[in-house]
Amino acid sequence: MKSNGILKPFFRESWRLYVSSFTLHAVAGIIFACFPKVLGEFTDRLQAGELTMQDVAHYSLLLLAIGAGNAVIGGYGQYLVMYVGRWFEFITRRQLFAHFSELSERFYSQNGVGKMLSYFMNDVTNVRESISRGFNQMMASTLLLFSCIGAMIVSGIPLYLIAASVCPLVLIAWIVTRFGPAIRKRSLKVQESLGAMTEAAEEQFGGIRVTKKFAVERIMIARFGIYVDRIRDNQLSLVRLSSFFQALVPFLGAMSLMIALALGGYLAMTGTITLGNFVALMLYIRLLINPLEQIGNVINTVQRSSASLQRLDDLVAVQPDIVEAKDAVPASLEQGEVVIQGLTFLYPESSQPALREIDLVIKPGMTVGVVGRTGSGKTTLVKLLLRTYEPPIGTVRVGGKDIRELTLDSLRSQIAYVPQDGFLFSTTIRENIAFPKREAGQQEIEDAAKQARIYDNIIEFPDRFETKLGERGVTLSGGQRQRTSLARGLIKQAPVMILDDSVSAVDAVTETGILRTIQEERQGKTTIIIANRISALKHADLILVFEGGRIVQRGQHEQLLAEPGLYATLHAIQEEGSRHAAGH
Ligand SMILES: Nc1ncnc2c1ncn2[C@@H]1O[C@H](COP(=O)(O)OP(=O)(O)OP(=O)(O)O)[C@@H](O)[C@H]1O
Repeated sequence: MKSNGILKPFFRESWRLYVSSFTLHAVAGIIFACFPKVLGEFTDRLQAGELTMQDVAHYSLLLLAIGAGNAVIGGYGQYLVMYVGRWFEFITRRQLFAHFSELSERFYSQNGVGKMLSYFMNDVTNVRESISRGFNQMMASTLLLFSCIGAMIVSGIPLYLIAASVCPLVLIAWIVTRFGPAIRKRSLKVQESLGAMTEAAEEQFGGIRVTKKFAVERIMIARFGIYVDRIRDNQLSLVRLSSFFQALVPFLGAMSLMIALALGGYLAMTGTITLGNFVALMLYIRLLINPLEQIGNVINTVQRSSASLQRLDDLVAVQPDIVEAKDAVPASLEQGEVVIQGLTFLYPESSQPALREIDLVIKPGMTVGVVGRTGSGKTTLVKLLLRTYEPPIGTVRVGGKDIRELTLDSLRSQIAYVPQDGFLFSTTIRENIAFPKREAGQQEIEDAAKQARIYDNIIEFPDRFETKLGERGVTLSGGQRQRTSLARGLIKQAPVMILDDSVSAVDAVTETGILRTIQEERQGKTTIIIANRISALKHADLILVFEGGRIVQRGQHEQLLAEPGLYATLHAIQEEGSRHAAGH
């Protein structure tokens, strides 16, 4: 699938508005271009002594009509394009977010929140500037330019005089080709450094508590200063170039004025043109300076925006790593068993496999315990079951079908995954718990909270389930956060539930209570419990011991205790620890 970028589909939708705006600007330009012609005519008649008071009133009204006509028609044309710009921002941000949500875990782990924010804020705004204000100014200026040249010809100003006066303007084309690419390149650098700063800011704001506890504020301020300095350097380099470029355009306008004055003045003195023609010519050239300046600005803006557009186009062209097969079928985890065969998995950026030759059958309704040293591949196995990473073809089968042939939605909606650090949103506790099941009633939410042993904590808050979490609400403790996230998993009542170290921050007694309730509630459903404490797994139907990406031991608690190996060692250490603690 080839991406069409951001602008093509947008212009396909909005071209009618652009055409309407163009027409309105053209009419406004033509009206405004009559202004010097009227003044020129007035001057000639004044000089000839033909003017009556009635004529003066007539000319005044004519000028008023020109001003008002230009303002109303041009103003409406401007409104249309500004409206298109806001519309662009709206649909592009939605499009980016939808695209962003489609991408895979690998993309999120490589691109921080800050970087994403800079796409959504700076880049979208930059492009909008070009396609609304920039387009507007360019259109108004160009049309005024041509209207003025047309009106000069109609006014009877000799062609050679017009050509000589406007020829410095031709140089603009040369300037654009000369400076454009350099401005664009420097803008790209500015955007990249802004992205890097937002990324750093996001991380440092997030980690401010750690920074303070370690008293390393100075180091962090200095580190952040590097990003800010980089922006300043890049911005100054851009500003130097664009200011020079912008200054050149009015200079060319002044050259035009000078030629018009010298040549036009000479021709008026020798009687080749009338005084009215001379006045009109000077006014026309003066009238052209503003649009010219604006064209210079716009070209500058367009160069900056094209750097942002390139970034946005690159972003929408990123393809998700995990794509649903065209003929994908819904998963059935309720009855289907999960069969893993010869699964060896290597992360794309890694040189060492995270999982090696895993063979495993999980029958529906089983409780599987998983234990192993940190980094031994336990979470990786879960990521492959959820297909946030792609397992090699034929290695993971669900209900007889390769996991890669199943629809992503059906697979993920049938698995309730509760990670160790379940992210909670800045909304109410109720909404956080009912996150996977929006239609859940109060009773269901309370039941889930009770099963996760968080109910008693929630009802102690004045607003109970309506208590807001996050920035403008209460801050939960690590254990409370884990249990709220567990309640969110439980409410899903999915055929498969995976607890990935989900209750590690609660005390052993609460943990045992929670796991007992879960086992009772989930009779007949599959539950996979990854834990460090043997006590959390010992009732499992099958316990897997991971080491270095392999399953090195498997069986039930008693059986594993009887054989020498990591399981018995872990058990002995933990037993020793709890005896020691009890002894105190
Ligand atoms: N996104 C990733 N890209 C590259 N390597 C990764 C990625 N995620 C994990 N790894 C590596 O894969 C290996 C297994 O990691 P995994 O998270 O599965 O371990 P784990 O057993 O769940 O550990 P823990 O108990 O600490 O959660 C580790 O060596 C880890 O560094």
